[in-house]
Amino acid sequence: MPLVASSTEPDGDDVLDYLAARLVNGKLSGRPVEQTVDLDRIARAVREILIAVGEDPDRDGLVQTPARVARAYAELFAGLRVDPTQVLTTTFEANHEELVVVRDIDVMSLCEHHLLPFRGVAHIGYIPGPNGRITGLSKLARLVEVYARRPQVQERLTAQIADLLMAQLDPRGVIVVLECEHMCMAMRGIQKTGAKTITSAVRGLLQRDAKSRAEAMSLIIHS
Ligand SMILES: Nc1nc2c(ncn2[C@@H]2O[C@H](COP(=O)(O)OP(=O)(O)OP(=O)(O)O)[C@@H](O)[C@H]2O)c(=O)[nH]1
Ligand SMILES: [Zn+2]
Repeated sequence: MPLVASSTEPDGDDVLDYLAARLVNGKLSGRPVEQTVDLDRIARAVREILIAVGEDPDRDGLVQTPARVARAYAELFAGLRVDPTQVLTTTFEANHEELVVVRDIDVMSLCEHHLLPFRGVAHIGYIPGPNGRITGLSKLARLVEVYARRPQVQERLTAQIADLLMAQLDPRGVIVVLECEHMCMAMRGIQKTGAKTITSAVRGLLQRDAKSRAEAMSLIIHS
């Protein structure tokens, strides 16, 4: 299998297509070709980094490292290859007009400033629209994955999830809360472990109506 994602769309069995397709129920969506991950280029850059930090990239333990890191980045940034609007294509008629909350969805992403991980949980709540349509619960977790597998800041990740839900599900309201620890604050720099960053994005009725928002928050934030 060639390591470089070519300038044409990769073949169906290409590893990068496979990773992207996994995020969207096995289906691939159209996205600009220039967003393909160039594995050879990443590998060359990693080799340069190893040399720059004073390592010998040709020693036994490191010889495969540039190619490994390239494959790892292909996974970690697979969300760049996915059109998030393809995630919520399955909705159901349920005539449910009350709050739906999915708590504690695992989140792992890379901060765009240091390319170091931040991880934690996402809580997503929405009140279905007048049409009463709901989405499959797993689709909420898939949406988190698509946006998390990109260079991110926690605030944008939170807002992107909320905005896509509003645009596609047409609900009465949406609330998204993320609680994450950033390795760039723990492993380097200020070196504070355990600090949690909490971000929220509230839209529609949940933004306008304090009582509804408080009810949603009480379901989301509990010890
Ligand atoms: N708002 C926000 N900031 C983030 C996120 N991830 C990392 N950061 C911060 O991005 C900032 C980048 O600050 P800079 O001063 O440009 O970089 P730096 O010198 O490496 O900063 P220090 O981490 O303070 O050493 C840091 O304060 C990080 O804590 C995020 O998701 N949201
Ligand atoms: Zn960072």
